Amino acid sequence: MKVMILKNSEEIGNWTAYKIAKRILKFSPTKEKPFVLGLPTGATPLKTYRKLIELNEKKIISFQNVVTFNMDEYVGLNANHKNSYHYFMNENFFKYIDIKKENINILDGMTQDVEKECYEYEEKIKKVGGINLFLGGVGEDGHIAFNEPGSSLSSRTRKKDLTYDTILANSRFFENDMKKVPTAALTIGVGTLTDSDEIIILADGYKKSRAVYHGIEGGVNHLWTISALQLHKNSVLVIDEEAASDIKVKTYRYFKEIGKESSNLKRCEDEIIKLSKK
Ligand SMILES: N[C@@H]1[C@@H](O)[C@H](O)[C@@H](COP(=O)(O)O)O[C@@H]1O
Repeated sequence: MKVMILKNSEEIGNWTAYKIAKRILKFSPTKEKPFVLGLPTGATPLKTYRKLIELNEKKIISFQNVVTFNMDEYVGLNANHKNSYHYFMNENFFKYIDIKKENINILDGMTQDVEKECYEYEEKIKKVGGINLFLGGVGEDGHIAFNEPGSSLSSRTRKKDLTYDTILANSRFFENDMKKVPTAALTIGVGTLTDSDEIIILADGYKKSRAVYHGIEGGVNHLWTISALQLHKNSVLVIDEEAASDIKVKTYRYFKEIGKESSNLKRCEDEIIKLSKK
């Protein structure tokens, strides 16, 4: 697992968008062989989405042949509910880019048949050839997608009850009223995530520093599902200075040193512009 330590959330957004753009450009997706991108919701990826929208507007990248799978959705919220992840994705990303509607996949939190919905989601991922790159965030308690503490590290898409910590953290989107937050969600499993060819997980701000510590310096542990990244051959945790607050000075210095070249945003930008002209 790599760790990229950047200055702030702005830099995280730009770096990550350049990285995704680079992967799509190098892949040269076609209708027959699309690039498959896993996506998260939350405040953390917003800056990445903004930058990707900008790159799409400037015609540096296209999403015409990109298929997306979202990580999760609340149980009981329909697609038009302003707190549903369907709504979030459309309002913050999809409506601004040239993606085809039929290429967007998000779990249906209103389904009457949870098992079927989750099974078919996994099948659909398989059918399209697996996920090339999964982007994600992390909860304060270390959860990825909605894989709450204690989730099996080989879990697949299923329904999960949300913990008190998550309901409290997410109540900021529900007028700070914990009673309004759904108590369950449909989520990809940790195994679904780690089956992806590449994983990028973002964490910014001091409130994520404990999860980051457990992800980097803690052992692999189902109580901190973020730690499953340690077992993946191509994963990177992209954090800012504040989120790095709990790791050892030695660890911090090590990752800063080895990330020096690849954290150069100007170089990342030049590289994708060059690739887009090929
Ligand atoms: N299910 C989502 C996660 O996928 C997300 O990573 C987390 C952190 O969100 P934020 O980026 O807003 O801190 O929130 C929710 O619980």
